[in-house]
Amino acid sequence: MKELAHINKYLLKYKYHLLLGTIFIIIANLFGVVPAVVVRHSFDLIQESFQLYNLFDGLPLQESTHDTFVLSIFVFAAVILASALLRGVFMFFMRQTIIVMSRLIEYDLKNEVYEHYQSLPLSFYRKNNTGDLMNRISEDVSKVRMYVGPAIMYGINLATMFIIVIPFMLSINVELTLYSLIPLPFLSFSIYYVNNIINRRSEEIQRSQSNLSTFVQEAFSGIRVIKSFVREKDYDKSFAEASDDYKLKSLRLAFVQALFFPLIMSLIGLSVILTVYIGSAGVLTGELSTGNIAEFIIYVNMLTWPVTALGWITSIIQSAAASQKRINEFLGAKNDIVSEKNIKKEIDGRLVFDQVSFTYPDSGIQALKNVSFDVKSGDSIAIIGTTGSGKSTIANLICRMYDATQGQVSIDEVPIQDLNLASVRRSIGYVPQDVFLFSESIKDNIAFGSSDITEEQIMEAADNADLTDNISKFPQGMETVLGERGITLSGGQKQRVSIARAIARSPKILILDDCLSAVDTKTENSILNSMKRIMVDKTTVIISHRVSSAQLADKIIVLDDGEIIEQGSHQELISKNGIYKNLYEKQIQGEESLSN
Ligand SMILES: Nc1ncnc2c1ncn2[C@@H]1O[C@H](COP(=O)(O)OP(=O)(O)OP(=O)(O)O)[C@@H](O)[C@H]1O
Repeated sequence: MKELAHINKYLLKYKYHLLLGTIFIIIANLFGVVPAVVVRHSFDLIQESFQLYNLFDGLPLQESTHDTFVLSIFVFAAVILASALLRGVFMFFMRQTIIVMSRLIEYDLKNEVYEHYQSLPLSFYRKNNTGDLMNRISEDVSKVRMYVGPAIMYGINLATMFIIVIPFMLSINVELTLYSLIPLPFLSFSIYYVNNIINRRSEEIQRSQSNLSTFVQEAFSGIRVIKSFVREKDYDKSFAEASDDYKLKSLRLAFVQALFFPLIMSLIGLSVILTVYIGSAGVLTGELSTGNIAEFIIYVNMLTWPVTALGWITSIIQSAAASQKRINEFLGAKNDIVSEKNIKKEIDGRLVFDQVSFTYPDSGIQALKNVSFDVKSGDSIAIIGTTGSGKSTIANLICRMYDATQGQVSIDEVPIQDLNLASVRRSIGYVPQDVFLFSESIKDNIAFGSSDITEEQIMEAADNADLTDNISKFPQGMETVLGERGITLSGGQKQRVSIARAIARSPKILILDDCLSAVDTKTENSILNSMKRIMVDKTTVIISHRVSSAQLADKIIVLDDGEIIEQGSHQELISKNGIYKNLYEKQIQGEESLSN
């Protein structure tokens, strides 16, 4: 339960909502008691009036007894009606304060979790899957809201109702009070028990539902593969199995839910029977009036809902505590990519790797071994190598997605970990290997990384990325929306939008991670020509499999299994007659045979 202490700061923030809500609950409950007292008086009045009416039979007083009786009943009815109305009004205020408070806390907590997610390093996202991240910010936060909303509201309601109603009952008759309250603890315990079963089964359904959605989502994303491999029937079968599981779990839940209301009604009925039975005995001995029995039935009815809620509240609090525990686990995750010295400076772009080694923390794979190179500001370096040789890892270290395990990465001769993280990342234009574009217009995607970019700069970036011709063919041009709501770009088009996005912000360091792999050689040449111009005042890191991209750079390093095995300019490496030359010849031959 201590996990929920995290929410106390929010309860403190909204203390006035809570305080007002409590006052409204108390007032609403007081108006709930008034009709019970009035009903007792009405019952007693009816009995007495009948006796008087019969006593004055044939006398003029009989008429006035009748008139007084009618007037009193009318007044009583008006009081009951007014109390019910006022109770309703204050219950409305109660919800408007406490339930509104819970929604405000839900909003704050969601923002807190999301803000924390954003601050966490890439390694956190590798360790935890997206579904889990989403669940904690939606499902779990909703469960915590149930605690700060309904659970607190009905908890206060229960306490104030008992404090107000029980003294009234005891003041009338202690024995009748005890008997009529006997079934209530059983009611509360049964609700708690049944509710726990309902919660458990609902969670099973949720898991089954999320399996089903993941299955369907993957099937739709991979529909091209499914169709081309003719696997539709197998997928139908797997879907039917997953769906069957969901159906069985739903039926199991429906069974318990069906038990819920009959159980409550029978226990409430038992309370009423006991009240009438014991009360009637009291009436016979003259200790109680019939009005007292009617009044008690109302009290018992008033107490049953809060008592029922007690079981429900307990299970809400339990599941809120479990959810908050999960949320706290993520809120407790620390960002180890921080800058102690936090030096804020204009980045010029000199890039030095000094004996850098790096092992991925989650997989334990050593991706770089003693890598050293030095790129002067405004110069370019190409990194070429086989698959898995560590090329993208170098890009990750320059963007400070991770810190080197050994050795030192520095920018402008300052260790990267001493520089302000945002100013490092702001000075970098990164074109990642796996292109990700947002479901927005092409224009917004290009402008993504730059807050005050002009239309001309967007167009220039699109031009330099060789996009303009393609875009002009789309009916909405730059306003064309991408993704699920819009059109699907080809692999090469996506890569070029991603290049335009990186160059649009005029970065000091430009990293192109294998970003021309999906374009043909003609487009590659055209982009590379523009690149020569763009690269003039930028430090450029070109990561590629293709020598055609690499030869553009002032310096080339060849990586193999995380180690530099060759380095130099294009000419130097060709004259070395080593691996680079070998690669160069193979690729040139490949291109020639393609063009023949
Ligand atoms: N986030 C990660 N977590 C754990 N291991 C990783 C991660 N990213 C890469 N690796 C591992 O590190 C090694 C180097 O990967 P890297 O992506 O740097 O290679 P690469 O040269 O860019 O390959 P490619 O040309 O195929 O993109 C690989 O063995 C890879 O499995």
